[in-house]
Amino acid sequence: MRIGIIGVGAIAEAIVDGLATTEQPGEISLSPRGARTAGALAARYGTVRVEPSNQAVVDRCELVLLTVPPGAITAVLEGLCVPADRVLVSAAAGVSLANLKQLLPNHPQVMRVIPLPAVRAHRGVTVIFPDHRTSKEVFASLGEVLVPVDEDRFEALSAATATLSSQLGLLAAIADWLSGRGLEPAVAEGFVRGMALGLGESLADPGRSLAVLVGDHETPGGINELVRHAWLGPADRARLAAALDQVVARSRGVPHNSLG
Ligand SMILES: NC(=O)C1=CN([C@@H]2O[C@H](COP(=O)(O)OP(=O)(O)OC[C@H]3O[C@@H](n4cnc5c(N)ncnc54)[C@H](OP(=O)(O)O)[C@@H]3O)[C@@H](O)[C@H]2O)C=CC1
Repeated sequence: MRIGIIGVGAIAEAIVDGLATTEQPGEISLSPRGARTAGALAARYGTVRVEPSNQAVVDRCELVLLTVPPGAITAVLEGLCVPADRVLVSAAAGVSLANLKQLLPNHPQVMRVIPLPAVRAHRGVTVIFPDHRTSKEVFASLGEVLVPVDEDRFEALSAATATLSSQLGLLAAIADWLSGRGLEPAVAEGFVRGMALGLGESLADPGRSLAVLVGDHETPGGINELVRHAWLGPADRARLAAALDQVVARSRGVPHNSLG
């Protein structure tokens, strides 16, 4: 099966890197937009080609991934004829199945996915909704696949991915603090990265829950417990939950200022 990708930016590049390095890579057609990345991918992999238009991608491929910015979805789909026998898989955060279907008069099958950059190394956990055998097979070649029971849970998982830059921002803030204490910035950053990579190893063990891992990294009355209580108390968790609720509300089109 030839896979098409419309919108060749950061996440599309990770997906193509992942797909093209599986044991039996299939053919991939890319849209011309995102020209630099698309051209680089076609040069990198013999199985990848750049098509002359978005429509050419749809015409050549049974399964088409939409990885354009959410704000471009309407313009992209209004400019396309997607026949009923195609499978359209949208990665656009916050664009519901209902919204997508409204823009697809020929009623192709429509799926939503949340791919993460780790698909590049075949270590992603990709969320797919609704369940769809072929889409699952594609993303199973890039790591694990999770199929929630409904779109509300899909939106909640999508909101959770909105914490990724905050998690990295926390590491950057710790490195900045170290620099403020006189450490060379490169030394500070290297140390913090090393700590985080160590955590990655702990996280890879599915036998220990997150709550157990928190305990594993704390001595009662010790310094880890001190810092966690100081800045991750109930009020901080409530602020985090409110921000995530806001992400879900935004994806449902609820204006921010109408939130309690
Ligand atoms: N980055 C991530 O980790 C994740 C992203 N997503 C979703 O994936 C989508 C893409 O995100 P990301 O890769 O980060 O964004 P980027 O901005 O890196 O890439 C978006 C690409 O879409 C292209 N594009 C814009 N308009 C059109 C159009 N009309 N036709 C064809 N291509 C178009 C842009 O082309 P040009 O460069 O020419 O403007 C650009 O190459 C978003 O909807 C996002 O919500 C979902 C999960 C994770």
